[in-house]
Amino acid sequence: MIKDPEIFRYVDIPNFPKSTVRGHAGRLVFGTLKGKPCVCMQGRFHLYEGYAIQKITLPMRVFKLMGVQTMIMTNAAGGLNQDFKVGDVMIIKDHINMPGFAGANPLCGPNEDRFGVRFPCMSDAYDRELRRQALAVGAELGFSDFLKEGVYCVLGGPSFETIAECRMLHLLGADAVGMSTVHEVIVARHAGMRCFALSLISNKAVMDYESAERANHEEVLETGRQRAVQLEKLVSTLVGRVEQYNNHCC
Ligand SMILES: O=P(O)(O)O[C@@H]1C[C@H](O)[C@@H](CO)O1
Ligand SMILES: Nc1nc2[nH]cnc2c(=O)[nH]1
Repeated sequence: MIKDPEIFRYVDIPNFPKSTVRGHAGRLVFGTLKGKPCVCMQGRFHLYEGYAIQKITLPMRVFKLMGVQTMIMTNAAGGLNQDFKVGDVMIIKDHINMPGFAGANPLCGPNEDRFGVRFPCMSDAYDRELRRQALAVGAELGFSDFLKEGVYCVLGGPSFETIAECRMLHLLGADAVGMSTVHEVIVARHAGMRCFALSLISNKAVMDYESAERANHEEVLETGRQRAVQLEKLVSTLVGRVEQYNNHCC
């Protein structure tokens, strides 16, 4: 997918965290996608790996310093919205930062004024124009049947949710639940980068005490393999249409 790739392993980059999750290659790939210069993370970092929240989000500041303007993220998530099916792709329109309620926010500590303000706004965290373009691209590609929009809730993991937790998150207005993305979006938005994110609904959150279904990482990986081609097509077509973005207002 990336043309003329230059690949760096995380383990070879000083102070960079290392990927510990099965399915996350742990490499930075530089190159071009549809003629646009880009850098891709093959594997991101999570609270459950034991990293400090500031370490998880360090790549966002590295990217900002490199001149990256737009962040596109993907994740796997459990579907809470009862209209969602396994294999659906949800464009994230907003998030619920559950660890943030308990004080785990990547911007805690002294503010880094060279990146952004002390109290950044999050009501426009997920760029409206990119979401609109993604829906249009999805329709052109014939993906409308499985392309949805919704609210992503992040938890710390690594345990999947209990039935009572899933019911609570659903009542709170979350459409999908996962263990990543939000911390990075907060740091990227703080630094004035534009964000777009997709959740692959890799499993249905279990809401019923009679259900025999059990969340498991194998199902998450398998759904990822099954939707990989369409996700690549959606993201690369969108990237091809992304215009220069300069946000000087942070
Ligand atoms: O794409 P991410 O890493 O958010 O995927 C979720 C969270 C865990 O890494 C994994 C659990 O199966 O899926
Ligand atoms: N927290 C959480 N993360 C996930 N990642 C993929 N599926 C799930 C899920 O059901 N819950």
